Amino acid sequence: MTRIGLLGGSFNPAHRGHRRITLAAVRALGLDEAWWLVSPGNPLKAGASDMAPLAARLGSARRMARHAPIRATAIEAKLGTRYTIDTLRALKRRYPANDFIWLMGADNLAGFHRWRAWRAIAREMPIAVIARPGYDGAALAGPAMAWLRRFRRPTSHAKHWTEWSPPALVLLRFRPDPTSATAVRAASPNWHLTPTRALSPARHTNPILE
Ligand SMILES: Nc1ncnc2c1ncn2[C@@H]1O[C@H](COP(=O)(O)OP(=O)(O)OP(=O)(O)O)[C@@H](O)[C@H]1O
Ligand SMILES: O=C(O)c1ccc[n+]([C@@H]2O[C@H](COP(=O)([O-])O)[C@@H](O)[C@H]2O)c1
Repeated sequence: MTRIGLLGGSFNPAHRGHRRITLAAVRALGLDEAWWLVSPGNPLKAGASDMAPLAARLGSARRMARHAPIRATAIEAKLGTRYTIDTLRALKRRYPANDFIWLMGADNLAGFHRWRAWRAIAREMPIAVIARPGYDGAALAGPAMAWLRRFRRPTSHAKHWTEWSPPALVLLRFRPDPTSATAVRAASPNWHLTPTRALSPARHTNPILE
């Protein structure tokens, strides 16, 4: 079985924080690869006026993933899924030889109880939550954690996640990275209009993943 970590996100744009936390998670969880699922549109951010087109966000993710065991994909657009619960079920059906773990930053855990069928998401695969400056308190005190904490596994066992039957949650803490796409956009509101950035060529050839 191939061990894959899934990091879903808007990647508006991808930044070095994504790369750093992903590489740290690859090491901590003993992953073969991480897949970045560049969202066609976060259901909770529908209508966000500063959301760049998917092609530009995917291009930024591909560049940020270069020379790393990270695949930047628009697989949700290919699968026709937008809600994470549907994506995870579709990926498990399509890739039965992979073990999957869902990765997310602490800010996502803080709002996880607003996601569609969030408890069902936790029943699909283990979850690894990565500490993020400014969000850890809200994440640990939030409604989702109130339910998830009973399924918590020790961080020292993180490499054994394929032996866990979900729900299973592990909290990972790496060197804190304060980078955010919000800050990148504030500094470069037109980042997606730079032609070379939006038109970066694909590195992979798998038609599903790309
Ligand atoms: N610096 C970081 N530390 C920990 N997790 C992060 C960090 N940056 C992003 N993530 C996580 O990566 C995933 C995708 O993040 P996303 O594309 O929304 O970037 P973002 O910086 O959070 O964007 P925005 O500022 O627009 O909300 C989410 O699970 C998020 O929690
Ligand atoms: O399925 C849901 O209800 C849901 C609600 C909010 C966010 N998500 C997913 O959470 C991931 C992180 O989104 P974002 O915009 O915070 O980067 C991304 O994969 C979204 O599709 C999913």
